[in-house]
Amino acid sequence: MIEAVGLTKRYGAKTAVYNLSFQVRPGTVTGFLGPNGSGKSTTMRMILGLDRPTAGRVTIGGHAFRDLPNAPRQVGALLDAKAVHGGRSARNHLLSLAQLSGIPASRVDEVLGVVGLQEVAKKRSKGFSLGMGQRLGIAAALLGDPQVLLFDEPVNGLDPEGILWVRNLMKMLASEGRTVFVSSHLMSEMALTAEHLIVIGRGQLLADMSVREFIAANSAGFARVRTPHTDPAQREKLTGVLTEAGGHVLPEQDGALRVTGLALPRIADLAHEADVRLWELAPHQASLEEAYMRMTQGAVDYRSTDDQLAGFAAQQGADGVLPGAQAAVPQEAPQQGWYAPPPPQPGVPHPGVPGPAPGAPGPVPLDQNPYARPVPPAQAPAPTPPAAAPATPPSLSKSDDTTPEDAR
Ligand SMILES: Nc1ncnc2c1ncn2[C@@H]1O[C@H](COP(=O)(O)OP(=O)(O)OP(=O)(O)O)[C@@H](O)[C@H]1O
Repeated sequence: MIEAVGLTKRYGAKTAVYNLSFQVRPGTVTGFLGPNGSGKSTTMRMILGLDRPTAGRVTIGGHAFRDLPNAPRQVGALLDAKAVHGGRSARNHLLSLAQLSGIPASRVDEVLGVVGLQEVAKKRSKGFSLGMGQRLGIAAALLGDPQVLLFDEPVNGLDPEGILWVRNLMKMLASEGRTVFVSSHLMSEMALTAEHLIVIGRGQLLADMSVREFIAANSAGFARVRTPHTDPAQREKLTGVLTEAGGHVLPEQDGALRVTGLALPRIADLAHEADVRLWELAPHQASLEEAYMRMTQGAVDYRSTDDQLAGFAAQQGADGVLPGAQAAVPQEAPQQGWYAPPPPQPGVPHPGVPGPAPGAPGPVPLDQNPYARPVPPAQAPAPTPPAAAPATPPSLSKSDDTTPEDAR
């Protein structure tokens, strides 16, 4: 089991991870989600002893990574698939890792087979595609047959067959009782792979719950109702009836109606009583992506905007702006989904966030929280983070493999 308690990491003035407490349990795939720059890789590096926490601690099976005897036999990780000596063949890369950890060479050939790289085992890895590099990184993680596995974006660059393979591999590893912690931005894939989720935003815990609970907690149920498109009057009639009965009805883009506030049987009865035919009446199943977007919308640092060509147009229009062109407006305010519940507010605990772990610092007062912003968020400048902790040593980056180059 991986356990983080009050984990915090500051890089100078930048707080990458703040007061993070969670557990990653064996026997299940735990997804690690969060927007770009939310601190996932930093957290994984701290778990692996590659970065030292500014505060708090993280342990694997009760020990800090550095205190684990023969750690590569107990913990395997894919952090950066490019962190490979490109002049080395795939096999020699794995062999050098194996030799460092007392792993027999026969295991190298086993894992090359597991990841499907036997054919290119003697090729230099600098010629590998993104997906082949990922497979090599996964092979390295599996080398010591570890009980605890961390994967940072393992399906990055993989083709559909590779994605399916990784999904099944993760599930198989978990079914063998291993601890599998995997980060990804591919929500559809996470929904199929993970059972449990840890979601962070701006370095802080947003949710720690099962995928099912996460979707339920972050999406509002509604019914999709469709009347025959050949008779628009039926749609209008039904809208009136449902609204009168206390329902909230909004049109969908495809002509259906989105109804909240009324149970499905009630909608059916009301339609029947009003003599309106229904072509569709279905509960809406929110996807993990929808739920994730809802939960993290207030914690996104890097949000794209529409390219409205305002600057481009200004160069061309006689009065600075072409007809129809608008100045690009930064989307600072969180997007409000009209069907969704209100987004989580800073300082207000989300139902998915458990209480502090034993030994963890208590709730952080808003005025001490570097991320706390007055409500509504994003409309006032963020308070200055606390001063950098000078005690933090320089970041330990993944060290280069320094064993002598194998003869080819
Ligand atoms: N060595 C470092 N020095 C300074 N800042 C860093 C360092 N490593 C990470 N950061 C900062 O910490 C924050 C968290 O970065 P991190 O890479 O952990 O996020 P992430 O969730 O993994 O992002 P992504 O999904 O884009 O990979 C970012 O703002 C990043 O710029």
